[in-house]
Amino acid sequence: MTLAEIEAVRRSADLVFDRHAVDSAYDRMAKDITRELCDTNPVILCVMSGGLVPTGELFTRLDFPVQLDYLHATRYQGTQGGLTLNWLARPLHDLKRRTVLVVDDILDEGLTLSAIMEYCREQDVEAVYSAVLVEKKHHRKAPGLTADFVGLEVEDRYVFGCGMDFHGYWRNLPAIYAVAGTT
Ligand SMILES: O=P(O)(O)OC[C@H]1O[C@H](OP(=O)(O)OP(=O)(O)O)[C@H](O)[C@@H]1O
Ligand SMILES: Nc1nc2[nH]cnc2c(=O)[nH]1
Repeated sequence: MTLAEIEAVRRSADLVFDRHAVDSAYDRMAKDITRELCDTNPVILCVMSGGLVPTGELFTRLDFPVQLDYLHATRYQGTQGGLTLNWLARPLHDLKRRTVLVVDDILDEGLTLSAIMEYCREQDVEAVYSAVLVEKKHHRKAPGLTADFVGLEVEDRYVFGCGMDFHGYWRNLPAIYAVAGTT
């Protein structure tokens, strides 16, 4: 895809949530996370790359002791989305007996989050929680999977902005858009 096409997709996209709606969602999530985890000395695991923006936004809203780590796992990377997760980096912290909060941009079919939660449980964590800025509403979700903290719900369309990419671009936008014509 050319840069001109990438720019055209942004111009024709539908605004789904503006930056104020997104900021309010971060505020709400941070409050809920604080209430639940402030006494647990948690480690936050940022799921690269899409989790970068939500993690940063949430992290600076937390006013209690918390450590930060990341993992890089992807099932899409320029594809339609495979059934297995491709692990590019694992967390550096020893997660044993720690409370862990996994932060990602979007919960779509849920295979990514479910594999990451499973990995955390295998590390003998004390407890593992998940937070996503966006949950996509449809019936293709991994069985039984929900996130503990959800910022916003979107319909079943391809969305970008706030960490979520369109062909590797537009993660930097502070609002959420849906590609025109996607249903
Ligand atoms: O719920 P699922 O259907 O599994 O999809 C959600 C995942 O898809 C995206 O990651 P992607 O693999 O595209 O990598 P990225 O974070 O680099 O965009 C997104 O960041 C989530 O991690
Ligand atoms: N950017 C982006 N990444 C995704 N990964 C799974 N669903 C989506 C989506 O709608 N947008």
